[in-house]
Amino acid sequence: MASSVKPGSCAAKGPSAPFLHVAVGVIVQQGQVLLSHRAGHQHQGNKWEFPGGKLEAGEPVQSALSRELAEELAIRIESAEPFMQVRHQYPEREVLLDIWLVKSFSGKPRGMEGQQVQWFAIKDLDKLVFPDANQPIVQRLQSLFI
Ligand SMILES: Nc1nc2c([nH]c(=O)n2[C@H]2C[C@H](O)[C@@H](COP(=O)(O)OP(=O)(O)OP(=O)(O)O)O2)c(=O)[nH]1
Ligand SMILES: [Mg+2]
Repeated sequence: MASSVKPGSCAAKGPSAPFLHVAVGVIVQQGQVLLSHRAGHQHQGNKWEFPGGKLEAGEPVQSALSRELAEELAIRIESAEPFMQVRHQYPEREVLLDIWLVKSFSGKPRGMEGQQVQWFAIKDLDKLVFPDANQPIVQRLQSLFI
Protein backbone atom coordinates (compact mmCIF):
# COMPACT_ATOMS: atom_id res chain seq x y z
CA MET A 1 0.00 0.00 0.00
CA ALA A 2 1.36 3.40 -0.96
CA SER A 3 2.56 5.57 1.90
CA SER A 4 1.19 9.10 2.19
CA VAL A 5 4.65 10.39 3.15
CA LYS A 6 6.59 11.46 0.05
CA PRO A 7 10.10 10.04 -0.47
CA GLY A 8 12.71 12.32 1.04
CA SER A 9 10.31 14.03 3.40
CA CYS A 10 10.09 13.43 7.13
CA ALA A 11 6.88 13.73 9.05
CA ALA A 12 8.60 14.86 12.25
CA LYS A 13 10.99 17.47 10.83
CA GLY A 14 9.80 17.97 7.28
CA PRO A 15 11.61 20.00 4.64
CA SER A 16 10.40 23.17 6.36
CA ALA A 17 12.07 22.52 9.75
CA PRO A 18 13.20 26.05 10.63
CA PHE A 19 16.78 27.14 10.27
CA LEU A 20 17.81 29.92 12.64
CA HIS A 21 20.90 32.11 12.46
CA VAL A 22 21.61 33.27 16.01
CA ALA A 23 24.02 35.98 17.20
CA VAL A 24 25.59 35.00 20.52
CA GLY A 25 27.81 37.04 22.86
CA VAL A 26 30.50 35.56 25.09
CA ILE A 27 31.40 38.11 27.75
CA VAL A 28 34.48 37.15 29.77
CA GLN A 29 35.91 39.06 32.71
CA GLN A 30 38.55 37.83 35.16
CA GLY A 31 38.00 34.14 34.50
CA GLN A 32 34.22 34.45 34.60
CA VAL A 33 31.60 34.46 31.85
CA LEU A 34 28.16 36.05 31.88
CA LEU A 35 25.20 33.71 31.32
CA SER A 36 21.42 34.11 31.12
CA HIS A 37 18.89 31.51 32.17
CA ARG A 38 16.38 30.60 29.45
CA ALA A 39 12.73 30.72 30.51
CA GLY A 40 10.85 27.42 30.74
CA HIS A 41 8.54 28.22 27.82
CA GLN A 42 11.41 28.92 25.39
CA HIS A 43 13.08 26.40 23.09
CA GLN A 44 15.82 24.75 25.21
CA GLY A 45 14.15 26.30 28.26
CA ASN A 46 15.46 26.09 31.83
CA LYS A 47 19.04 25.92 30.57
CA TRP A 48 21.88 28.43 30.75
CA GLU A 49 22.77 30.29 27.57
CA PHE A 50 25.16 32.84 26.24
CA PRO A 51 23.01 35.93 25.68
CA GLY A 52 21.84 36.59 22.13
CA GLY A 53 19.09 35.87 19.69
CA LYS A 54 17.86 35.44 16.17
CA LEU A 55 18.90 37.68 13.28
CA GLU A 56 16.09 39.65 11.68
CA ALA A 57 15.67 39.43 7.90
CA GLY A 58 18.64 41.09 6.19
CA GLU A 59 20.26 42.09 9.48
CA PRO A 60 24.08 41.90 9.70
CA VAL A 61 25.22 39.57 12.48
CA GLN A 62 27.11 42.26 14.42
CA SER A 63 24.03 44.50 14.39
CA ALA A 64 21.95 41.62 15.70
CA LEU A 65 24.50 40.99 18.43
CA SER A 66 24.39 44.63 19.54
CA ARG A 67 20.61 44.76 19.38
CA GLU A 68 20.09 41.49 21.29
CA LEU A 69 22.53 42.36 24.07
CA ALA A 70 20.96 45.82 24.42
CA GLU A 71 17.47 44.26 24.58
CA GLU A 72 18.34 41.38 26.90
CA LEU A 73 21.05 42.90 29.15
CA ALA A 74 20.87 46.69 28.64
CA ILE A 75 24.53 46.88 27.68
CA ARG A 76 26.17 48.60 24.74
CA ILE A 77 28.89 46.66 22.93
CA GLU A 78 31.98 48.74 22.22
CA SER A 79 34.05 46.02 20.55
CA ALA A 80 33.61 42.36 19.69
CA GLU A 81 35.45 39.83 17.56
CA PRO A 82 34.38 36.55 15.94
CA PHE A 83 34.98 33.59 18.28
CA MET A 84 33.50 30.52 16.59
CA GLN A 85 30.46 29.19 14.74
CA VAL A 86 28.48 26.11 15.75
CA ARG A 87 25.89 24.46 13.57
CA HIS A 88 23.56 22.12 15.42
CA GLN A 89 20.50 20.12 14.46
CA TYR A 90 17.86 19.83 17.17
CA PRO A 91 14.92 17.51 16.41
CA GLU A 92 12.66 20.50 15.77
CA ARG A 93 15.04 23.12 14.32
CA GLU A 94 18.55 23.72 13.07
CA VAL A 95 20.63 26.55 14.50
CA LEU A 96 23.78 28.32 13.37
CA LEU A 97 25.25 29.97 16.45
CA ASP A 98 27.45 32.87 15.37
CA ILE A 99 29.46 33.42 18.51
CA TRP A 100 31.34 36.64 19.26
CA LEU A 101 33.76 37.45 22.03
CA VAL A 102 32.71 40.77 23.51
CA LYS A 103 35.94 42.65 24.24
CA SER A 104 34.43 45.75 25.83
CA PHE A 105 31.00 47.08 26.66
CA SER A 106 29.36 49.86 28.66
CA GLY A 107 26.56 49.55 31.19
CA LYS A 108 25.87 47.06 33.95
CA PRO A 109 24.27 43.84 32.63
CA ARG A 110 20.85 43.00 34.04
CA GLY A 111 18.05 40.68 32.96
CA MET A 112 15.76 42.98 30.96
CA GLU A 113 13.33 40.17 30.12
CA GLY A 114 12.98 38.93 33.69
CA GLN A 115 15.64 36.29 33.20
CA GLN A 116 18.31 35.40 35.74
CA VAL A 117 21.71 36.75 34.67
CA GLN A 118 24.84 35.59 36.47
CA TRP A 119 28.63 35.47 36.23
CA PHE A 120 30.13 31.97 36.48
CA ALA A 121 33.74 30.85 36.81
CA ILE A 122 34.73 29.31 33.47
CA LYS A 123 36.28 26.35 35.30
CA ASP A 124 32.82 25.52 36.76
CA LEU A 125 30.85 25.64 33.49
CA ASP A 126 30.71 21.88 33.10
CA LYS A 127 28.49 21.74 36.22
CA LEU A 128 25.75 23.72 34.45
CA VAL A 129 23.06 22.54 32.04
CA PHE A 130 23.41 24.13 28.57
CA PRO A 131 21.65 23.47 25.26
CA ASP A 132 23.47 20.65 23.45
CA ALA A 133 24.76 23.05 20.78
CA ASN A 134 26.83 24.86 23.44
CA GLN A 135 29.16 21.98 24.26
CA PRO A 136 31.93 23.06 21.83
CA ILE A 137 31.70 26.64 23.14
CA VAL A 138 32.18 25.54 26.74
CA GLN A 139 35.10 23.32 25.72
CA ARG A 140 36.80 26.14 23.82
CA LEU A 141 36.33 28.59 26.70
CA GLN A 142 37.75 26.11 29.17
CA SER A 143 40.75 25.39 26.94
CA LEU A 144 41.50 29.10 26.47
CA PHE A 145 40.69 30.66 29.85
CA ILE A 146 41.65 28.10 32.51
N1 LIG B 1 20.85 32.99 22.66
C1 LIG B 1 21.26 31.73 22.63
N2 LIG B 1 20.54 30.82 21.90
C2 LIG B 1 21.00 29.55 21.90
C3 LIG B 1 22.15 29.16 22.62
N3 LIG B 1 22.35 27.82 22.42
C4 LIG B 1 21.34 27.38 21.61
O1 LIG B 1 21.19 26.24 21.20
N4 LIG B 1 20.50 28.45 21.30
C5 LIG B 1 19.32 28.31 20.48
C6 LIG B 1 18.04 28.35 21.27
C7 LIG B 1 17.07 28.96 20.28
O2 LIG B 1 16.57 27.91 19.46
C8 LIG B 1 17.93 29.89 19.45
C9 LIG B 1 17.97 31.31 19.96
O3 LIG B 1 16.74 31.85 20.05
P1 LIG B 1 16.32 32.94 21.13
O4 LIG B 1 15.07 32.44 21.75
O5 LIG B 1 17.42 33.33 22.04
O6 LIG B 1 16.05 34.12 20.17
P2 LIG B 1 15.57 35.56 20.57
O7 LIG B 1 16.42 36.10 21.67
O8 LIG B 1 15.53 36.32 19.27
O9 LIG B 1 14.15 35.24 21.19
P3 LIG B 1 12.71 35.82 21.00
O10 LIG B 1 12.84 37.31 21.07
O11 LIG B 1 12.24 35.31 19.66
O12 LIG B 1 11.99 35.19 22.16
O13 LIG B 1 19.26 29.37 19.55
C10 LIG B 1 22.87 30.12 23.37
O14 LIG B 1 23.89 29.87 24.04
N5 LIG B 1 22.38 31.39 23.34
MG1 LIG C 1 17.64 35.38 23.14
